[in-house]
Amino acid sequence: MGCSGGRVRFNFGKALSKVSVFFTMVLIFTYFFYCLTGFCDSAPRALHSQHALDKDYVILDDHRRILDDMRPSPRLFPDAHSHQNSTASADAEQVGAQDQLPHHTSDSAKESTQNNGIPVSNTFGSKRFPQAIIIGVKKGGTRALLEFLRIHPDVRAVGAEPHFFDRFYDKGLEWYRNLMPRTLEGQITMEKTPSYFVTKEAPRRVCTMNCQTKLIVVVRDPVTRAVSDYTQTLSKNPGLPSFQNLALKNSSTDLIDTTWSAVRIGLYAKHLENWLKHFPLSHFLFVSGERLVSDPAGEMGRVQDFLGLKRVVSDKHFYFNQTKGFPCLKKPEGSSRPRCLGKSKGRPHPQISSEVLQRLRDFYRPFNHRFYQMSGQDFGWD
Ligand SMILES: Nc1ncnc2c1ncn2[C@@H]1O[C@H](COP(=O)(O)OS(=O)(=O)O)[C@@H](OP(=O)(O)O)[C@H]1O
Repeated sequence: MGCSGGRVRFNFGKALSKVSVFFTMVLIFTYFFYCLTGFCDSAPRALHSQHALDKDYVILDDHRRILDDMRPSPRLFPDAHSHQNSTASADAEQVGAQDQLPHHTSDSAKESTQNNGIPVSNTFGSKRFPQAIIIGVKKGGTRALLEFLRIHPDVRAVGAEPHFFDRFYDKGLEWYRNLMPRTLEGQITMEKTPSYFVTKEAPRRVCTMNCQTKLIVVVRDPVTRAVSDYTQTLSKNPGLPSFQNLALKNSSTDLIDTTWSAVRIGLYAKHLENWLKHFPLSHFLFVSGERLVSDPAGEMGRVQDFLGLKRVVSDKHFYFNQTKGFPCLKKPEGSSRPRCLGKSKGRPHPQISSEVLQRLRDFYRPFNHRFYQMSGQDFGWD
């Protein structure tokens, strides 16, 4: 009896150690599986505190990429917002039925349909530094360009503006790389941050990452650009002084105040000069902001050629939305929704006196001509 009881105790102990080995193995396998599917990556987190610094800066979460710019505005897509803002229906008749966006219950649902409606898993491929960056210019049409490019199956892009080479450079290159979406072999990683173009240190920093980076600059008539910039600031700060007061040093002398950023950003030749110290001209593509509106397919053809991509994005992807006054994306195959940029794009501009606009036009003329020479393109702004 005693002997058999001892044997039972002995077997129980052995079984116990086998079970613990088994569970340890299960834990190890689970961990490896978890890592293999990409969840071990230390994705950057401290982004919410950055929002307080700049309300323009939207969260760096690719799943939420549509929220800011491609989110249908209540004006254009009243149905999509009815649960948030019942007054939005007031403008409902302004748009045709094709503009209505069906509800998506979650941001990941948006992500799952972002690539021509084909579900995209974000756990394959690897995070690479961008091979191409839209570096400017603010209010040039950079969001439209990025969203048009995202239709391309070989382009993956960060939705929000990372601001790495201007604001967050001290976070380090690994932080930056971690912001990037995963790409498969043959796909291009992209981001857009329009303020890079006017940031003194940005060219050297981008070159430190990779001197082969392709650089895209969307340029727009600097006068209209300045008004667009002012309109955006005014929408956030209704007490802003008039455009005229900000643009002119002193209304009587008619001197342009080049310290005002809305004016300074438009000195394209000056900013390009800084970039050309680090990159040859062949690394740049200058996209006309005006043609991006009047002929989006034509301009997208040039962009795809420059990026070495097959011309996939073409005129069959666009339609002109009369209400919005801009080209929008047609219902991509397999997806149920046409897409226009949100209400922060294409805002009506305030009326500015023609004398002030003319004064600005005269001021920019020599800079524009210099820019045409440097870029080898005449944008026809004057
Ligand atoms: N398809 C389409 N839909 C809407 N808007 C379009 C489009 N294409 C170009 N644009 C022009 O883009 C201007 C905003 O430029 P950005 O996207 O570069 O602005 S930002 O710097 O990111 O804030 C925006 O400027 P505003 O009209 O002054 O709002 C538009 O004129």
